[in-house]
Amino acid sequence: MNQIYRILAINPGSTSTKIAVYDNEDSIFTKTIFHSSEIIGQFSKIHDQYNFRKEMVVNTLKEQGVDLNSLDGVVGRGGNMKPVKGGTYGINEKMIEDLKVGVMGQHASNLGGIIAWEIANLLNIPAYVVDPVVVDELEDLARISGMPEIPRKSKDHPLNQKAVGRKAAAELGGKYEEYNFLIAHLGGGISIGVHKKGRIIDVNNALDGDGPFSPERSGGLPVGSLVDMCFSGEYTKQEIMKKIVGNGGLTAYLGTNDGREIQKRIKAGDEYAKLIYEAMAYQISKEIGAGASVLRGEVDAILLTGGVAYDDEFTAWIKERVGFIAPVMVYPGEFEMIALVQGVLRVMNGVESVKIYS
Ligand SMILES: Nc1ncnc2c1ncn2[C@@H]1O[C@H](COP(=O)(O)OP(=O)(O)O)[C@@H](O)[C@H]1O
Ligand SMILES: CCCC(=O)OP(=O)(O)O
Repeated sequence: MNQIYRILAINPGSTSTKIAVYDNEDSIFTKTIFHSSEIIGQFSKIHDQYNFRKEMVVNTLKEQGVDLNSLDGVVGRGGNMKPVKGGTYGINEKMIEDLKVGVMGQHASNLGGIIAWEIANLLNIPAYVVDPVVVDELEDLARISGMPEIPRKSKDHPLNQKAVGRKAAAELGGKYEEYNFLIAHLGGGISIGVHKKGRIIDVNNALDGDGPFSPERSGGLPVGSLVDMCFSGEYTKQEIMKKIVGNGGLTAYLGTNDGREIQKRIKAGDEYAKLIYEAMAYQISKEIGAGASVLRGEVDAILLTGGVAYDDEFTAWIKERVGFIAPVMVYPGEFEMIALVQGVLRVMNGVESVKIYS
């Protein structure tokens, strides 16, 4: 009989913390705790959220009656460590140092690896991250920005994009590596990945002001005006950064990062909310159109996923604009928790070797 491994998965996102325990691929529980703009806005640095997020994990395990000692491994969503190839990485001291500093930037996912490591160390069990946000498979052409000092970087949602790519491929009767997909993850951050035969060869940097605006980020901005703002003397660097990530996008225009709240306002006749929300769909559609040109039009399907993809009216706006490129398939929510667990199981069952972060 196959051994059963009990795995705790921890996934801190910009607008939520997701916690799950699996016995092999069977979910014991999955819990999503949403965080409003006001709550998240109270923290000036990502690391300041450490206790807030860790207590949520520990309390949820208690509430669900899961004994910590029954766990065989812990996996966290990997954050802004150095760029790596996709795969499952054992967490080590070096990774923790890099996640704490945020060598590639600040994002809630940095805490995923750190919390996983702390809990695993207490229990003397292994800790991993799988397909962290900095997985880098970009082609050289995609790295050129127009200013040599600022190369384009890959910071996005590879864990969910690849999981959804595998799902769509199975539905189409083949393997992820056989298709060309444009995959839009519509979460707190928004990324549109160009997946060519199983590699993300281009993607907007969802964290550093690149691509569409999102529920909590400004996305790409006219740089001249941004430079003027930076040198106006009115803002500190930290304040400007917060306007780009955290208090940007829907939060800046509408005071909320929650698509469901915006749906309600639109239903109640709020025309301004509709304009802003539709503008987000418009920018996402433009980015998908750009991705189609990267693939020279050879697109098998466009996949929409992430929390905002639950909203049928929102996905209809996108379908209307990009449906001429390829069929649009919608996968609301995310498949990150099972993808994290599957990454660990592949290593524990010897199907794949664990990668070493250095
Ligand atoms: N039913 C829904 N309709 C519209 N937006 C939704 C819905 N459910 C979740 N969202 C939005 O999706 C975003 C969160 O998506 P998610 O993929 O969970 O991202 P994150 O990892 O950043 O927490 C939030 O802006 C949330 O308000
Ligand atoms: C580093 C980009 C990943 C991202 O934006 O994730 P969330 O949407 O979960 O914040």
